[in-house]
Order: sequence, then C-alpha cells, then structure tokens
Amino acid sequence: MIVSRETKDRLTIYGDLLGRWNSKINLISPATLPYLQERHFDDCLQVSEIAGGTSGLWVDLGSGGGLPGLVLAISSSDTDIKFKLVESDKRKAAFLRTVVRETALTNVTIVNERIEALSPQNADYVSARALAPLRQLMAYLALHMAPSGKAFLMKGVLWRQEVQDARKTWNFDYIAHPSRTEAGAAILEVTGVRHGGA
Ligand SMILES: C[S@@+](CC[C@H](N)C(=O)[O-])C[C@H]1O[C@@H](n2cnc3c(N)ncnc32)[C@H](O)[C@@H]1O
Repeated sequence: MIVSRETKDRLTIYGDLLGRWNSKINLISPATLPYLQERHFDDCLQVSEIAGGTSGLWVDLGSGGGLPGLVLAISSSDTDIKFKLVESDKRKAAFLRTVVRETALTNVTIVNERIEALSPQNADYVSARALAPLRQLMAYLALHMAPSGKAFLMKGVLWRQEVQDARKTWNFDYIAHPSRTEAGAAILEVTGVRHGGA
C-alpha cells in the first residue's frame, strides 16, 4: 500500500517504540519484530484500504500494542474519523498513550477498560484482531456497533469454521476479504448483527 510521508514517519516512531517496550511488556511476538512492516503494519493497512471511510467513530477492541487501532489512526489522520482504542491492560494502555503522544496524533482516545464494562459506543466502525472467537466478537458488536455500522474482523485460516459456529447464536451478513499478508486468512466485513441463529 502506498502511504504518505507523514504516515511513514509516524509508523517509524511507532515501530521504534514497539521495539523498545516489547522487551518489558509482551506487545507482539518477539520473533515478528524484524518483520514489523510485513507481518503487522501491512496486515493492518489493508483494513484501512477496504474500509475507505472518511468520518465517524471507529472503535478498536482489545488493541494490545495498537494493532490494528494505531495503524488505522495513523493512516487515517487526514480524515474526520475519530478512533477509540479499548484495552483492559493498564501497561498496554500506557504504551498506547505514549505512542499517541510521541506521534502527535489528535484523532485517538485510549480507553483503559474492559469491553463489557464500557457504555454502548454506537460506533460506525469496529475492528478487532486476535481478540476472541467470532461468536464472542458478535456479542461485542451487538453492544458497541451502530445498527448501520460495519465491523472489520481480522481472522486466521479457520475463519469459515468460526463463521459456522457464530451462526449458531447470531445472524449477520459478511463479506470475506482475502488477506494479502497471510494465505487463507481473511478480513471479515460484518454488518447487521442480531441475536438468533440457525
Ligand atoms: C492477543 S492480544 C491482541 C492485541 C492486538 N489486537 C494484536 O493483534 O496484536 C488481545 C488483547 O485484548 C485485550 N483484551 C482481552 N479481553 C479484553 C476485554 N474484555 N476488554 C478489553 N481488552 C481486552 C488483552 O489485554 C490483549 O491486549
């Protein structure tokens, strides 16, 4: 993906901080650190490309070290989208705040709370990566996504099984966008989540 000079500079600052903090708190697998761009940043930038929004509230659930939330906020800093990154771990939330400060991002709020404890967000966009099985994510979407909202859920190669399982309890529509960074993985664009199932 072609990104602006500003995005590149901010991603460099973010990457440096990830490298430094990762020895103290486990933000990403240390083995993937040398492949930060390919394994993590490019993976998340595809979501930005697929979503293509220009305004509204975007809630990233279980942000951890900021993937995809911070990458999305950095690459969308020229839009009117406001980001909320929800992370229950205090030390990870401190890391996220540090990156926001060091990159001078003004479109991000860090929320150090449990997803379930947060008041309903009515978000236009929701994202999650490596957080929970799809069935559990549906409950989070039911709580925090606007009726007309869209979710972008980054799923591994077993995504079809997860869809089948989630359909036992939830109705929803989805488009599976094949991942460009991991063969067989997909970004599930989910809309119209409602209780009930097959
Ligand atoms: C496996 S990590 C994934 C982090 C990041 N999304 C990524 O792809 O690298 C899951 C993160 O979600 C957070 N988390 C798990 N359950 C949560 C909950 N109920 N509310 C808020 N954060 C939660 C954990 O603290 C952890 O940082």
